[in-house]
Amino acid sequence: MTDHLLQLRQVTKGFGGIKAVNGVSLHVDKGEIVSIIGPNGAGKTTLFNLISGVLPVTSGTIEIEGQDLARVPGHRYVQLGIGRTFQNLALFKHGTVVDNILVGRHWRMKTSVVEAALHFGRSRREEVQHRRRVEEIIDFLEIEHIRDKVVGTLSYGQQKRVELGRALATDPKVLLLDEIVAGMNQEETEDIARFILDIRDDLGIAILLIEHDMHLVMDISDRVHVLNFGETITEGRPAEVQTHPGVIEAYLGHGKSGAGTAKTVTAGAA
Ligand SMILES: Nc1ncnc2c1ncn2[C@@H]1O[C@H](COP(=O)(O)OP(=O)(O)OP(=O)(O)O)[C@@H](O)[C@H]1O
Repeated sequence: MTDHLLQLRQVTKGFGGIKAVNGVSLHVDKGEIVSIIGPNGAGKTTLFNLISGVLPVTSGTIEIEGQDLARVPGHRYVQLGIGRTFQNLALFKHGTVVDNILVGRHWRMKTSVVEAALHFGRSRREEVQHRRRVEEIIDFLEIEHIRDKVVGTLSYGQQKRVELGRALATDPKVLLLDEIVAGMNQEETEDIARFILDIRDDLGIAILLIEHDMHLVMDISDRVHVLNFGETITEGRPAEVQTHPGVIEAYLGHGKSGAGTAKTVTAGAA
């Protein structure tokens, strides 16, 4: 048992001989924004895939509100309150914004097709509630003006916002954001940063995010968890983490692009 909203203990994931994630323990509490950072190949995406039920753990435990996920099928994690966005957009490009966000509601729906046929009234009521929730999310994310647009015609930043809407539509307790601002310009990034803070503060949803944008990480995180080669280097408040010698070393050790990121880590500390 644990008091944490999300708790990982000694989680390991092996692919053949490689341990993509190796003995990682971390937690997220209600009201927190926690970031996972680390150089390319550090194991961040694999960790997200374990927490969201895309992949089974090799060893270790993951609990949400004290419930061990080991016996829960991966596709049911969303019903327990684990929502996520993906690194590469996974939207239905031919559907409208409303359609795409509604999909998030259906992932969570309890009424099966047979039940829907037997209890038509109930499923109609559910459908009305789902549509109302979708409208609230559209309002929250300030995308009323594009609600009926086909997603494939939208800008990348707008599509990312729709994906965020779809994840919110699953009513998560903890929301996993996988490089949500990658490819965004500064204005779009600032908008998303504001929404992430509002999601925590106004909607009471905890956030776990993978991010390469160090300014964003240092600005909005309550805590930062640093991985390298599948293992935890350190964990703490942004100001503690960005001056940690192991963190700077990890980024510098990863060649040109890593060195660039390390400069950003240090720049953020200034
Ligand atoms: N399905 C898989 N089969 C085999 N190896 C894998 C698989 N998925 C990931 N790996 C390996 O596990 C390690 C961690 O990869 P992962 O994608 O989790 O890192 P990451 O931190 O998300 O990297 P990036 O920042 O580039 O997205 C890498 O060595 C990768 O090659």
